[in-house]
Amino acid sequence: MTFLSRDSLSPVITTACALILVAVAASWFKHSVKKKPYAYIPGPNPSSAIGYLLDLHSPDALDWHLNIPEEFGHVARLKAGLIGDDALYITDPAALNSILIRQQAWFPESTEFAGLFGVIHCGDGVASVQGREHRKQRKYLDASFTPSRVSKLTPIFYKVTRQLQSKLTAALAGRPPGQIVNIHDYLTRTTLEIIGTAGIGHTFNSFDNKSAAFDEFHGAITSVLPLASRLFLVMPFLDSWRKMRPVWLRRALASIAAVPWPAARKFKAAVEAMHPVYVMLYNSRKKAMEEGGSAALAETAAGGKDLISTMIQANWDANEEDKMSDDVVLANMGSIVHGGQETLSTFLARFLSLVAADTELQHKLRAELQGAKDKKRPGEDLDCNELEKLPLLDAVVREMLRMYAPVPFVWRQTKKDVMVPLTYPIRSTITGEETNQLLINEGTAVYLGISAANRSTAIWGPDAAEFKPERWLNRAQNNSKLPGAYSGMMTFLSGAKVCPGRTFAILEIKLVLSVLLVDFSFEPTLDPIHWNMGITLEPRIRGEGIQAPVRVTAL
Ligand code: HEM
Repeated sequence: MTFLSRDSLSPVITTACALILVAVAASWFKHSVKKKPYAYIPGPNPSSAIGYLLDLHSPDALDWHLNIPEEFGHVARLKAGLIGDDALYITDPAALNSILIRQQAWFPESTEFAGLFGVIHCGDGVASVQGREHRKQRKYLDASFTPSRVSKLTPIFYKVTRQLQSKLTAALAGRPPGQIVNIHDYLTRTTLEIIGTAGIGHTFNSFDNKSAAFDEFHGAITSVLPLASRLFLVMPFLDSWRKMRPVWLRRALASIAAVPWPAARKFKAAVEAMHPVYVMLYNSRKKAMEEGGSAALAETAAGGKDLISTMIQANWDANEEDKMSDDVVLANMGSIVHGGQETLSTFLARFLSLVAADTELQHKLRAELQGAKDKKRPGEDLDCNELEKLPLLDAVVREMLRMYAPVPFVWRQTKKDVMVPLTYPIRSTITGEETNQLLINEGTAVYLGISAANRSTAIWGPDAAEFKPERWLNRAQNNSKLPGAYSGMMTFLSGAKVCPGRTFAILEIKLVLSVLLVDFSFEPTLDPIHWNMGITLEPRIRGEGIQAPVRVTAL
């Protein structure tokens, strides 16, 4: 056997290093001379050699997003770094209409998000599929979320909100007014318990401080998306990874990746904590159906009125070829719980921290709610129609949803070259000429700026960045041009992927507020809350983690 001597080693290493350098340089050269189809479109300069990705996903990125239409226009080029390709950031109403509705077949969810939600929900639910399969699954979801079905959930919403009220009252009892409370903690318990009971017919005992079931599930569901946003470098590979066969190889790869990476390890543990709960619930529903048919669901928690029981029953009654498989139903249980939890807890926390700082608005809302309650018999609650018709509450909720959309952007991938029309022409940075259509090339990553479109001054007027609920009191003023399914804002998106839970969400928001604003008053604390960007927004006090403190007094 021959061995390399010290002297012979150094030319080998030198040659290897030289070859690596040549390969890197060739890849960089290929990248730099590659056609840049969006070079004429204005856009922000990336803050690092990695390109736009770090700026887009940074926890402090909200202002970066909001600034894009104001500074660069409603189509902006996001410049790639040393590797990767340029992307587009779109807030243009006509382009959004084309991407989300008219030509939506060519703009599926990005592989990154489809893969991420496929991993989180352990299967191909609505968040991970497209085309026919997506339409088939949405039929079941949409049928569970009709306004009439959601209105039947009102008593469950009240039951949970009363638990919140008792818990908060007990925490304040015997203490001076204006106690500092982390309202986000109370609200995550409330939203999880509402989506648990009304969504999947299951209680997490969320207001019991000793509930291990709550601690485990709550810890998992509230951490999984913030953890996922730290894994964005591996997101492009998640979809291929989850489809990898044999399964043992997939599992082995996940274990290897998790060892040196704490965020990946915690992410894996969170997914593994949630899935068994869905399996247990689904199996118990299936067993009930097998033993007693559809009628047996009425004996389960929530009297069979919860969303998932409705969906399981419809699936049970469907023709064989229209049925969803067990894995798909399980993945959709995850989609519903996830969709209904974090979006609403952070939104409600933001609402209360805003009215805490605006005493006049808080008084007016309380007076409107008290006035409506005074017309009811003692102990009788406002029903969903009465809650819907309170003009000030409605205007404030709409304005909050416009200004503070809980999901700040979504991410699409282009499947073929597509031409889309523009409401606001692009002025070329090269020729100065204007164009009112945009060719989006196959494979382009397209970011749809929900928060940025909702605050564009071109769309909403010069006061777009101001919180003005009165803009909703005169609906005629709101011809936003945006294709948003709710009041012309993009908060719940539109088209095939429009949020199916929007009626549920608005009822829950109004109902929880109708109880809290009448029974408690809120004032701000001195600690500024920082709203961190992830896939959703989360409230943080610097150095103290996720929380939204407010001063609370029982009335
Ligand atoms: C203020 C509260 C909410 C906001 C702002 C919101 C927003 C959104 C947005 C923007 C999407 C589209 C995501 C994408 O295409 O990538 C979405 C999808 C979804 N939402 Fe919501 N949502 C809210 C509440 C809810 C609730 C309460 C539920 C369930 C009870 C829910 C269930 C879902 C589901 C299942 C999807 C996936 C739909 C699909 O892929 O076809 N959401 N939501």
